Amino acid sequence: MIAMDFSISRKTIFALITLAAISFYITYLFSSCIASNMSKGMPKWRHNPVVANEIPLIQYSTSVRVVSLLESNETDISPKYRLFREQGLHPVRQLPSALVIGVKKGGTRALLEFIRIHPDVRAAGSEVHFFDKNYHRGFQWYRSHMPPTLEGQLTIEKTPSYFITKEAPRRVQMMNPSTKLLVVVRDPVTRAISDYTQAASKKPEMKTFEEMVFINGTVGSIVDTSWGPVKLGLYYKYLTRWLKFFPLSQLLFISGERLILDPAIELKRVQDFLGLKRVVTEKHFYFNTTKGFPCLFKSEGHSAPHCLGKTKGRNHPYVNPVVLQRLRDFFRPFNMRFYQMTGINFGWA
Ligand SMILES: Nc1ncnc2c1ncn2[C@@H]1O[C@H](COP(=O)(O)OS(=O)(=O)O)[C@@H](OP(=O)(O)O)[C@H]1O
Repeated sequence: MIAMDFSISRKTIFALITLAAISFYITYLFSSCIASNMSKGMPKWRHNPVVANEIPLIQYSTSVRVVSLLESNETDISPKYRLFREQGLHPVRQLPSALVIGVKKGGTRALLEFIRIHPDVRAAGSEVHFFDKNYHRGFQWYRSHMPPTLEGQLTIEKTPSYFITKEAPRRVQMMNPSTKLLVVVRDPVTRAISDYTQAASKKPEMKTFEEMVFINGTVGSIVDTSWGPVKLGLYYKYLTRWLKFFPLSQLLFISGERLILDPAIELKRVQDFLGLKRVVTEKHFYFNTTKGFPCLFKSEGHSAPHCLGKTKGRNHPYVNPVVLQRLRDFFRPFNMRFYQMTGINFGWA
């Protein structure tokens, strides 16, 4: 009886030990699985020295997609930059060190699209209008509108109205007195017609160019210098303001005409001025005979050949040759003054 009792209790103990071992093993498997999943979901963070808008960034490396302040506008980050980040390189938004300040309808978009082919140049896509309309928003706001750049890359922005904005020279100087300034200039007569064509495309009932360019709308009478398309062509006047804040050597004047006829030559000057290697050359351009303008074989956003958009290179309306001559005569003395100030004869008739 005693022996039988002993044999039952041994079996029971054995069964209990086996059960305990199995349950311990299952518990271990289960908890280690939970722990591993939890750790995947939890951010392991390290301090990143990079600052965006003066806020130090915490760089997360988790399976969860964490969007940092720097990456707030994911849409303007190209796949190339996503790749850089994946490789541990951290592009940062910087205030521009070069600005295309004008002139309206001079060819500013063409210049920006051409120079941004350069691998060391990053450009804000659209006009930011910081130094004219958005100055009250502050430099943090301005910087948040710049593209992320890697070390050694130059940030550039173009807003053609800066050239004629009274406060812009002082404001740009306050941002950075060594900002490089690019000005694309074009024959003020053609520029005026281009400006008018753009305005008329938005307002079909607009009077003719000939009616608008003279006071009282009488052909041959006094040129209306208060009319925007005319006023903006008095380049010497606006340049005088900029030269109060910047030495001439900090400005580069690009011929809008040459930018169409021979973009590579103008781009060579631009790259030298910006201290860049001459990467953008004639091999990047082809002349599209249908459009009548140089176009690009490829750029960052396009792998196929492409031209600027429909709003660039519009057909101009016919303008009475008498009016054209009258306008040329009007602009001539002002152009001469501008040539003297810049030391460049742009060859406008
Ligand atoms: N490659 C190329 N393709 C198309 N257009 C070209 C090019 N190069 C210079 N241009 C000339 O640029 C003129 C528009 O100037 P902007 O870009 O400065 O205009 S804007 O002020 O930004 O609206 C535009 O003026 P319009 O011809 O009146 O449309 C063009 O003459």
